[in-house]
Formats: sequence, structure tokens, C-alpha cells
Amino acid sequence: MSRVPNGAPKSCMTLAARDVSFAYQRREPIVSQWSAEFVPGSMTALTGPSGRGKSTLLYLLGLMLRPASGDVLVDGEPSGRLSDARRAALRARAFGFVFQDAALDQTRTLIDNVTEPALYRGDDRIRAAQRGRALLDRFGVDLPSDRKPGQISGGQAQRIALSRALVTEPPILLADEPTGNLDPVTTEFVVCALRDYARAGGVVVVVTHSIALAARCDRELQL
Ligand SMILES: Nc1ncnc2c1ncn2[C@@H]1O[C@H](COP(=O)(O)OP(=O)(O)OP(=O)(O)O)[C@@H](O)[C@H]1O
Repeated sequence: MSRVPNGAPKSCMTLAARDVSFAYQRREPIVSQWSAEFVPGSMTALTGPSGRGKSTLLYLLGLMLRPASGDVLVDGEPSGRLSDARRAALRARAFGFVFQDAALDQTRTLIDNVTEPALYRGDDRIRAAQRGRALLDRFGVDLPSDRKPGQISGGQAQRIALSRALVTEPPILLADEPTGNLDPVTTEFVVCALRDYARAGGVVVVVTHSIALAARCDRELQL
């Protein structure tokens, strides 16, 4: 597995949280009046003890949850008043996600997992597959693309998850524990890929318990 460049965002966007608060159902607030700005070309680590709300915050930043108060601004535009459909469209256009433990769809082939965000966005199927294959190739995933996620290693799954997150060349890349449970070689590979993406103009936000990964980021925000 060699260190290789991994593309660049199609465009640059800023991301900001303004006084964001959130609670699940009627429980205690998990996030209270939290604000931060994320600029293109930067890689930020969100750190803190287990259960503090790091993943929740990532879902709020990625428009998968709606704040109870406050707002998330994507490229300066408040997202709070957008309809669900427009939020979904903005999410598909602006964000790539690497979920905790890769979270691949076990029922679909590897290439279908990778191309899914591009197809959801309405991209041409053949072009999406070409981009997906190029990413898998760049990330050294040398597997039959019709294989299913149940038949691969954790390190391969994480590189496939990264390919899926990058297939739309998103301006903003959000990653939840992208190096959890990986061997040192794959960890280094993933960290370099994330850093390269930030250097190429992406906003990269990473939730992590890894002190080593946080140290490789441009800044660390502790929750
Ligand atoms: N869907 C949910 N419904 C209700 N409570 C939830 C839900 N998801 C998470 N929580 C609770 O919200 C709190 C914050 O969870 P979250 O996963 O955001 O924390 P975290 O800092 O990412 O934790 P970890 O480092 O262990 O992954 C926890 O107490 C968790 O139990």
C-alpha cells in the first residue's frame, strides 16, 4: 500500500456552528450553545471523553440531526430553516461521511457501496463507477469489486468507507473515528489521505480518541 494523492474537493466551502444546542428526546442537553468555524484547507479533531457528544456534534454539523436551537451554516448559508428535502440535497452536495466502523451496507457489493452517494446525488452511473474504481485503486483496495463487505478486513473496509466519502469530491469531509481498530500501516494511510484532502482545500473534521491523530490535525476542539 503506497502513499498516493487522493483527489481534491470540487469546490471550497466553509462550515460553521452558531450556538448549537441539542438533546435526544427529552433528555439532558448533549450539546449546549456550541460554536466553531471550519475553513477550507483545515483539519480539525473533535476530542473528549466517551459519551460527551462528539458523534452527535458531527451529525449536527453534517445536517443529519437538527439543532434544538442555534444553527449550522454551510458556506455562510443557515441550514436551520431548510426543508428536509433541501437539507438532504445540500448534504449530498457538500458533505462526505466516514461513519464509525466504516458502516458499509452488507447487502451491496463494494463498488455499489462506494458509488451510492454519487448516485443518490444524481451523478451518471458510469462516471460514478469510474471515480469509485479510481479511488479504490488509489487506496490500494485490490479486491473484486463485486465482493460484499462481509468478506473483507477491517482495514480494507475503512479504505472503502473513505472512497465512498470522497466519491462526490465533497468540500466537507466528516469522519467518525476513522482510525479506530486499524493497524499502524492502515492508520497512517488513512491519516495521510485525510491530511492530503485538507491540504487540497477540503474542510476535514475528525472525531477521535487517538492522541496521535489529534496531534496530526491543525487544531483540536475538546468537548
Ligand atoms: N440516538 C440516540 N438516542 C438517545 N441517546 C443517544 C443517541 N445517540 C447517542 N445518545 C447518547 O448521547 C450521548 C452522546 O453520545 P455520542 O455518541 O455523541 O458521544 P461520543 O462522545 O461520540 O461517545 P464515544 O466517544 O463513546 O463514541 C451518550 O450518552 C449516548 O448514550
